[in-house]
Formats: sequence, structure tokens, C-alpha cells
Amino acid sequence: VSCAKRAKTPNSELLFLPFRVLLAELEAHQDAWPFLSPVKLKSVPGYRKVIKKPMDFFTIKEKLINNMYLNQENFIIDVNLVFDNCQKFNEDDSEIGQAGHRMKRFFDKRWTELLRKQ
Ligand SMILES: Cn1cc(C(=O)NCCN)ccc1=O
Repeated sequence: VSCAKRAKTPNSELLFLPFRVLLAELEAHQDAWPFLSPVKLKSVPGYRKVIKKPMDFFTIKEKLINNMYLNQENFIIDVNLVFDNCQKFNEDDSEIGQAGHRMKRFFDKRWTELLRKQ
């Protein structure tokens, strides 16, 4: 995913290291399976219509690697988009809905721990 929105500043690895670490933890989580790659719009009826801005962990990783996040905010916005989309499309008591709630709780916890360190 290379695109025009590349960040102007040189890719200061150090600045984005916490995001890469955090993203790796999200991807390794046992409940990450619904979010690892883009939802297949052709095989999930209604998804394209209901979810205006699909997002997933693989796409976020691509954007990180291509230095497309200008600041912390944009990274957080995309991660939260994954969980908000999930809550919008899936019942809370569904398999994927439950996985989304668990992943969001895990992310919020790790994000605060990471921030408190700084
Ligand atoms: C996040 N999410 C994922 C799926 C899905 O089918 N993922 C493929 C898992 N292999 C369907 C709806 C949804 O909201």
C-alpha cells in the first residue's frame, strides 16, 4: 500500500516502535483472527453497504511500514475503527462480536501501559 499520504518527516523508527510492538501483540492475540486481514466484501453479505471505512490489522501494518501515520492520533483512529466496525456489524453475543470486545479491552489496557511508561 504505497500512497501519496506518506509522512513528510523521515521515518523515525524510534517514534513508531511502540506502535509496531503493540500491533504485533494485537496480531498474536488468540482473538485476533477476525481482524488479521480485510473482511472479504464479496463473501460477507451487507458488509460493504454497512461499513463505510473497513480497516484491519494487516492494513494498519502496511500503513505503518509505509510511514503513512503522521502522528499517534491517526494510528489510534485506525485501530479503533477496527473495533467500532466490528461492534456495528456483529451482535455483542456473536463469536466475532465477543472477539472484538476482548481485543478492544486488550488494546486499551496495553495502550495505557505503553503511554504511562513514556
Ligand atoms: C471483522 N469481521 C470479520 C469477518 C470475517 O468473516 N472474517 C474472516 C475470518 N477468517 C466478518 C465480519 C466482521 O465484522
